[in-house]
Order: sequence, then structure tokens, then C-alpha cells
Amino acid sequence: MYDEKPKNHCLNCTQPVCPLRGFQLRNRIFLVKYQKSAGLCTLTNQRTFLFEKQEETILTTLTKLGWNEDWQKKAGSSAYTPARIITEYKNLYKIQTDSTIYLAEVTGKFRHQSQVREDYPAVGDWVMVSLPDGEGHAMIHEVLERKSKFSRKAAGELTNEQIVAANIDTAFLVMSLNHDFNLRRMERYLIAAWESGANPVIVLSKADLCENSDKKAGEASAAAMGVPVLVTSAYEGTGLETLKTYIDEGMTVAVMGSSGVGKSSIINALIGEEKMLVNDIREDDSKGKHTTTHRELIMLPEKGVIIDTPGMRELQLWESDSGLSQGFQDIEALAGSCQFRDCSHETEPGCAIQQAIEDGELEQDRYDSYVKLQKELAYLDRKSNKREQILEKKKWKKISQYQKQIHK
Ligand SMILES: Nc1nc2c(ncn2[C@@H]2O[C@H](COP(=O)(O)OP(=O)(O)OP(=O)(O)O)[C@@H](O)[C@H]2O)c(=O)[nH]1
Ligand SMILES: [Zn+2]
Repeated sequence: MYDEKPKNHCLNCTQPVCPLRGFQLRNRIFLVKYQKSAGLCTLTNQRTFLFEKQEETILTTLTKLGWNEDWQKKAGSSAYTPARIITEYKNLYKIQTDSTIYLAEVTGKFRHQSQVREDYPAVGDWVMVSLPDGEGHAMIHEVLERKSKFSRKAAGELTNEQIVAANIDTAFLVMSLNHDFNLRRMERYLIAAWESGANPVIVLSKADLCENSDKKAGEASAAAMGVPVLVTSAYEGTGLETLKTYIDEGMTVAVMGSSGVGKSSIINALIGEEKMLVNDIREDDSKGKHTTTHRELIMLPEKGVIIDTPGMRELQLWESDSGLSQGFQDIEALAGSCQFRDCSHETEPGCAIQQAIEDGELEQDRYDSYVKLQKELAYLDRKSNKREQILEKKKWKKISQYQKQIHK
């Protein structure tokens, strides 16, 4: 059995052991593991390589994928290899390390310690893995604490969180300018985006199919409360250069939106000449022709990383603390100036919201949408409280069973 604790000095060779769990000798790093039973470090001899070379590979690919000091800190002195989840299958993941793409699964211990779906890796997650010796899968030991996550309520009866994309900096919320254009849906996506911790950008697509795109962009801006609104057409290539200004080195952008709004077309246009390469990668999954059935993380040829998400028929909101307030700052500000503090904004005198609707400053539809979303979130809150109670009960049941066994 190996103990994971690093030793400052190897008792065997008296070389100082570096944070990478190795020691440097004539420009080479020799990886060692401290063997508890023997009280010594032993060389893991298959992992010796040139110091400079190793640094170079880790820096280039991992940094491009978004690895930085913050992630390094979160990884601490872990002996495992950092990797990013690029695709999620059923119980299986495709991961990218500094040099290679592997298929990976979670360890038995991980499975044992994970209670709910959101504990498991999602596309965009940084994970610590051990690599296979030969064929086999890489094993995922740990998911590094997420800095952001775009969630929705998973389909079905259960109140489960489904993470659409993790660790994203920016969310492109795509809505097409043809018949699909729907401000109420945009508001829903905006709440989820604000809640995710990423910066939203509204991307209006298929401008070539719309005669009054400026007018629609104006309407979207008015409802988006300061969020940038971009008009694009993947067919005509319009707006793509502006889109690119929202993607920086090491940054992760997720592309969200209903099915068929043109998410993949925008991504393909951003990938440009490298498009063939992407299709090649896709053929690796023996899926053949491109259809977005999986969430997929793609490195852009210039800079940054983009996550293509499968189109959602309807985005069911997951819990929201501040997303609703951020998405509807106008309404919350109005509510603050109603005459009564507990105004229900229905028939009370001095209601600032009813007044604003009457004056044409606030659209009735927008207010109705706010009320609807508020109710939906309150309902979800009650349900997930119940779920937490059930989980807590299960946990205590496990603990008491364990204690009973000990005292037997
Ligand atoms: N006219 C026009 N059609 C477009 C444009 N972008 C995409 N389309 C068409 O819209 C349809 C859907 O495009 P996709 O890029 O597959 O849409 P998606 O959002 O990725 O769809 P899902 O993978 O189902 O989520 C296709 O028939 C595209 O050819 C555009 O800029 N203009
Ligand atoms: Zn009121």
C-alpha cells in the first residue's frame, strides 16, 4: 500500500523530494512514491522524463484547456494527473490530459462517497485521475471544486440537478431571430446563466432569416438588463468577429439554447478551417455524422475552449438564489417603491408595478413571466428541501447501522 503523503526527503536516496513527488537529477525528474510499510520512497521507474520537456507539455495543452494557478491550488499536492472532462457518456467519460485523450470512469470509492448526481463529473470539470498502464480506462479519483456550473432540473419526476456545463466563464445564450424568437425563453436562460456564476451573452442567430433584426435586438436588450446582445448569422458570417472578442485564452464558453437554433453552426464557423478535424474527432466515437447528442468540450484553434450542449426542448430551472433578482432588476427595483412593503402587486393602492404597467414602462408579459418563474422556483425549493431531508435521513441511517455493527 502506498501512502499519498509527500515526504520531504526520500530515506532511500536522501534526495529532496519535489512537490511533483519526484527528485531532479541531471535535468530529469524521477517520480517516487512513499511506501508506508517500508518507510521508504520507491521509484516508479516507468515515469522518468526530462524536466523541461514535462513542463512544456503541461503548460501548453493544460493551459489552453484553462488550467491555471487556481486549479493548481485546488489540486494541492495530489499525486494524480489533472484532466478535463470533454464528453460524458453513460457511466463513462472522455477526458483530456496534458497529452492524451482517455476514456475514464470513477473509482469504486468515489461512487461510494457520492450521494447525488451533481457529485459526479460533468463536462468542463477538472478531475484528478490515475492513468491506465496499458489498455484499460483512466480512473477518476476526485472532481476539483467547481468555480461555476450551469444547471437545470433533470428531466423526469425526481428533483435532481443536472449540470449542463461546469467551470464556464461565459455562457452564449443562443436564440434564433426567426419564429423561434421568444423573450420569455430568453429570460429563463438568463436566470440559469446568472445563477451559474458565468457571464451571459445573448447571441441572436440566423439574422439572414429576419428582416427586422435590429428591432428584435432592441427588444432583447431591453429585457436582458445590460447583458450584451449580438446579432449573428453563421450562414453569412456576420457578427462572428464580435463573438470571438468574448473568448480569451484559457477561457471556457458554453453555448446554450433550444434545439435547432444554430449552436453547432456557430461553433463550426468559429472553428473554421479546423472543422474537418472536429468531424474526425467525432468519428472516433463511431457516431459518424455530426449530431449533438453529447455535451462536448472543444479546443478552439485560436484560443479558448467551447462547450457545445445538446439542444434543450425546454430549460427547466434549477434552484436559484440570486438569478431571478439579477434577471429582473427592473421589477425588483419597482417593487421596492410600492406603498406597502408586503404589496402583492395586484390591487393595492400605490403599487409601483401596476403603475409602471399602466404607464407602458413595464410590459405585462414581462411581469407575468417574472411571477411565473418565481412560482416555479419556489415550488422547486420546497421539493428540493424535501429531497435534502430524505438524503439526510439516509445518511444518518447509514451511520447508525455502522455504529450498531461496531457495538455488536
Ligand atoms: N438561415 C440560416 N440557417 C441556419 C443558420 N445557422 C444554422 N442554420 C440551420 O439551422 C438548423 C439547425 O442548426 P444547428 O447548428 O444544427 O442547430 P443546433 O442548435 O446545434 O441544434 P441541436 O444540435 O439540435 O441543438 C440547420 O438546418 C442549419 O443549417 C444561419 O445562420 N442561417
Ligand atoms: Zn406593488
